[in-house]
Amino acid sequence: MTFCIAITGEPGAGKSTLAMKLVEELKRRGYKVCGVTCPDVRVRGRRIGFKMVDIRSGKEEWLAKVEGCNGPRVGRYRVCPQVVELVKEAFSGDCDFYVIDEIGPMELKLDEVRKEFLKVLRSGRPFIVVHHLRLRDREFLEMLRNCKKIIVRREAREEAYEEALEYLKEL
Ligand SMILES: Nc1ncnc2c1ncn2[C@@H]1O[C@H](COP(=O)(O)OP(=O)(O)OP(=O)(O)O)[C@@H](O)[C@H]1O
Repeated sequence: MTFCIAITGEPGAGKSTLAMKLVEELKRRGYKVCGVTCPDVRVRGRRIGFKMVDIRSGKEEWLAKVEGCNGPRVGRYRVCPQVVELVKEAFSGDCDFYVIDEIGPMELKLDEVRKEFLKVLRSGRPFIVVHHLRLRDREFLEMLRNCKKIIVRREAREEAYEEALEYLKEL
C-alpha cells in the first residue's frame, strides 16, 4: 500500500506550515522531495491572489489573481493557465516523495493540473497532501481513502506535528 498522509483543517489552522516542516524533515532524511505549495499573495494586507511554488527549485508562477489572468473564475479570482507548465516540471524527474499543498478548488479548475495531481497520487510513491475540509472530488477522495488523516487545529499544532512524525516511522 502507498504510504500517504492527508492533512486538512480549518483555514489558517497551520496546514501548510505542517506540510513544510515535514518536507524539511524528509529532506534531512535524504528523500528527494518534489511538489508544489500555494501561498497567498497580499499587498498591504489585502489578498490579491495565489502563487504556486515548485518546492525543489523555488520557481514560482501565479495560480490565480483578482486581475490579469484569463482562466476559470473561482470567487474573486481568475485562475492562470500558465501555471500548468510549472506543475508539470515540479513533479518531473527524479523524485522519491511527493508533496501537494494543496488540493483545492483553484488547482482543480485546470484539467491538466488535476490530471497531474491524480498521476502523482497513483504513482505508488509516498506522498503528503493538504486538502480543503470540504474536498468533494470523488476521484481524489477515493485516492486519499487509505491515507493517514491529520486534522490540524490551531490550538494543537504541535500535536499534529508529533502525530505526523510518529506516522513517518512507518515509512
Ligand atoms: N506550528 C506553528 N507555530 C507557529 N505559528 C504557526 C504554526 N503553524 C502555523 N503558524 C502560523 O499560522 C498562520 C497560518 O498558518 P498556515 O498558513 O500554515 O495555515 P493553513 O491552514 O495552511 O492556512 P490556509 O487555510 O490559509 O491555507 C501563519 O501565519 C503561520 O505562520
